Amino acid sequence: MQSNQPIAVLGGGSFGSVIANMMAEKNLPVRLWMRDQEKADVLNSTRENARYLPGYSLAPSLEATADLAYALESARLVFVSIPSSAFRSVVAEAAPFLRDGQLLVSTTKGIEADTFCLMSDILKQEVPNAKVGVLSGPNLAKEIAQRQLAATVIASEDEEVRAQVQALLHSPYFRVYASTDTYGVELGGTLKNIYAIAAGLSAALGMGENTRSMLVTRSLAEMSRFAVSMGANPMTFLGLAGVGDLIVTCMSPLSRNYRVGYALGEGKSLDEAVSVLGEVAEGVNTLKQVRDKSIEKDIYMPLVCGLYDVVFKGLPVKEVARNMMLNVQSTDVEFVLARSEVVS
Ligand SMILES: NC(=O)C1=CN([C@@H]2O[C@H](COP(=O)(O)OP(=O)(O)OC[C@H]3O[C@@H](n4cnc5c(N)ncnc54)[C@H](O)[C@@H]3O)[C@@H](O)[C@H]2O)C=CC1
Ligand SMILES: O=C(CO)COP(=O)(O)O
Repeated sequence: MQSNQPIAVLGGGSFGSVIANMMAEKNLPVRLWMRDQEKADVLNSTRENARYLPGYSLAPSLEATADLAYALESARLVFVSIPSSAFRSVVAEAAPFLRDGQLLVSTTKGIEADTFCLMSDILKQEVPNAKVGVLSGPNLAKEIAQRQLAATVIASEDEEVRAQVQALLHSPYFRVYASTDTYGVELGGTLKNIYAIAAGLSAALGMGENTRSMLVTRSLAEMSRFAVSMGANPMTFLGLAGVGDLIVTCMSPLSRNYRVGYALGEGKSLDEAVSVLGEVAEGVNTLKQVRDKSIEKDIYMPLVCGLYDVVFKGLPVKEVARNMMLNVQSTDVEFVLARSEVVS
């Protein structure tokens, strides 16, 4: 792999732009693919992605383009930062331009509707000979754009993918940890969006810090229970891509999922909340997919089911919360205990 080979980033939203620019700041040649050539031209001439990251200067070696073949030509590594709803169609469009053994990394924290595929599954299905990885962690794009200190995880079974991403993204303000647990890392980043909606909702309703702490901690328990039932390793959730990302998205109004929840708590409809946001909030679709899966597999997920009732059936949040509080009381951290240690 040569250092003058370009790196491609597919998706010109906030995260695609910030990931692309972190590498361009290191003088690496980066091609940022977006759908619209006019918008790409504006970005190239103003050196700013004004819609998503106003005031954030793009380094000279970042080039935006709407030409997918050009973006992918001789690409050393390709990051895919496209919302889950369009992820498969974009990857299928890109596939003819990718070589055998291409390094492909998803940054998307979502689940495909109906198939329950995570994005790495889609990469493997659409580009069968690729080497696939997943980037996930507490990484609010707007904070990274301010060069606030942060860390992430690159998960891949492939050593080359892990090493390349660590080398490409590491900087004085960004640390990149490695993991071989792609499924756990990807599942953590995806599931936490659901609970960020719940956290935003409870904040808008004026619930206190004890409530928030209970919500975040029991969210981790519920995520872990789901992971165990799906055959994932819940220990991965103790890291940046699990509890790390859960904390940041449940605490920060910069999280779009939190903001959707907050807007719902203020009395807006789901459609209003999503359209006011104007950016992707993956948690809305993830909530639907995970609630259906929990019923199919008989996994106890009171937070997911309660939130589903509020978001999609319009049940009053206070009534749902009250019912949850009256549920049968369980043992703490039951998802890691032996059956004999679970006391109720
Ligand atoms: N923004 C953030 O702080 C972070 C976002 N992520 C993940 O990154 C993924 C992408 O999110 P953002 O960049 O933040 O979203 P965004 O809402 O800022 O931008 C989405 C971008 O995708 C483009 N897009 C949508 N459909 C497309 C299609 N069919 N073809 C080509 N482009 C299309 C849009 O034009 C837009 O540029 C999400 O799944 C999110 O979970 C991950 C970490 C942090
Ligand atoms: O995943 C994120 C931070 O790690 C971004 O969260 P939102 O998509 O809710 O903005």
